[in-house]
Amino acid sequence: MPVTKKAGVLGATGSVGQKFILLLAEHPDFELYKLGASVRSAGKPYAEAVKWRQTATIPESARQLVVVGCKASEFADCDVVFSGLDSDVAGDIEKEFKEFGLVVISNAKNYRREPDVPLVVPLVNSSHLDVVARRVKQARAAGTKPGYIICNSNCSTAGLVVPLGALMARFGDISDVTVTTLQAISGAGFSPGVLGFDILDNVIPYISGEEEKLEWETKKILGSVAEDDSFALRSSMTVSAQCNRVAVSDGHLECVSIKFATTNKPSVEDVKQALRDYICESQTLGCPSAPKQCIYVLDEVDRPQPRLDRNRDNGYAISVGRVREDPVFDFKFIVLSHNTVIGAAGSGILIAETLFKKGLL
Ligand SMILES: NC(=O)C1=CN([C@@H]2O[C@H](COP(=O)(O)OP(=O)(O)OC[C@H]3O[C@@H](n4cnc5c(N)ncnc54)[C@H](OP(=O)(O)O)[C@@H]3O)[C@@H](O)[C@H]2O)C=CC1
Ligand SMILES: N[C@@H](CC(=O)OP(=O)(O)O)C(=O)O
Repeated sequence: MPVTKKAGVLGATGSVGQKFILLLAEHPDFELYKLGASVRSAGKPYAEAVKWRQTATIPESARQLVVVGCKASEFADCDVVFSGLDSDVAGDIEKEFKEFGLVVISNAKNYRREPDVPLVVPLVNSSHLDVVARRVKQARAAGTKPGYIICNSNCSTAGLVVPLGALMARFGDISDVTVTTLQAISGAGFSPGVLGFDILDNVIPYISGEEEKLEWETKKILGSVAEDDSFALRSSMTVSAQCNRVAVSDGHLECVSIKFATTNKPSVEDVKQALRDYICESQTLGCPSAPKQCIYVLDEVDRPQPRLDRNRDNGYAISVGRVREDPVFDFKFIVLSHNTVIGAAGSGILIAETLFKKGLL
């Protein structure tokens, strides 16, 4: 009988939470065990508590689970807890879970900047999880439960850092990045979310805190792990972001320009090949949710497009198109990622799969 781990989901009724439920429903390594949300939902069977907005139906394994409040004691039997909590409440709740000795993989922004918290996009910096390995081994040697938090990135950051990481692996440092995003409304969540009246026939050129996240998180994710297991920002890279909300349901599109530090510039074909060739650790480990290909380079002149390309490899892959020379920088291209899969719930699950494959859960 294969070993499975008990999984809890916090914020189970939200935009990200619903994606966790879908992606965990038939998972070979994880069993949906506990679902947490607010007092508005607690005490009800999940199917009654949730306003389900996914095209797939509610998985049978979730329908009758009774939603509980987000108290650590309710989740004591969980091997891993995925958090899709609203950032207004995630701070205190996730701290309680960590202090209770639980493993929390969080989509909320609250702990991303903590110097001892890994900020991980599993397609590009799973090496940052080595810090967790050391802590788990120490805790096991001491006979204690290793409570800790691992953070996912902001969803737009996730789409950006994968091609950047792939190109840096092949051609060395990137010194300058500009990115302009066109972000789907599911990124704003369901409560309250983006009002139809505001977004219909419109583009909103502002998403609170988003540009600062992209400009800072990118440098932590592409940065290094210091001797004392703290995370150092990549100080040699400058990122400039402009973020917009557009009338798309799912899928963040990003217009990216980059400048390499090297004076020995690659060709457009070299750049495209490096993106196609890129392989990440979750693929080599054989993680069940790993994309078949991390980055798909599309040759059509008008791709990627959110509605057509966001579900590539079940939303775990990144699509890149329009790779071409940039007269101001070196190259520019378009990136598309599924904001609630690889940009959120999917990344959390892939992190957990990586930890599981390494015997760390
Ligand atoms: N949407 C996206 O693409 C991405 C979102 N994120 C982040 O993930 C988190 C969740 O986002 P999203 O799913 O969009 O948000 P939603 O607003 O859709 O969902 C919020 C969830 O938090 C729960 N919640 C709210 N208040 C409380 C409380 N006091 N106690 C317990 N649970 C509570 C809600 O439960 P209830 O239904 O009972 O109110 C709901 O399940 C946020 O931090 C967001 O910034 C990160 C990456 C991408
Ligand atoms: N802010 C993103 C969603 C997200 O990633 O949020 P956060 O960085 O707070 O986890 C959006 O609105 O599309």
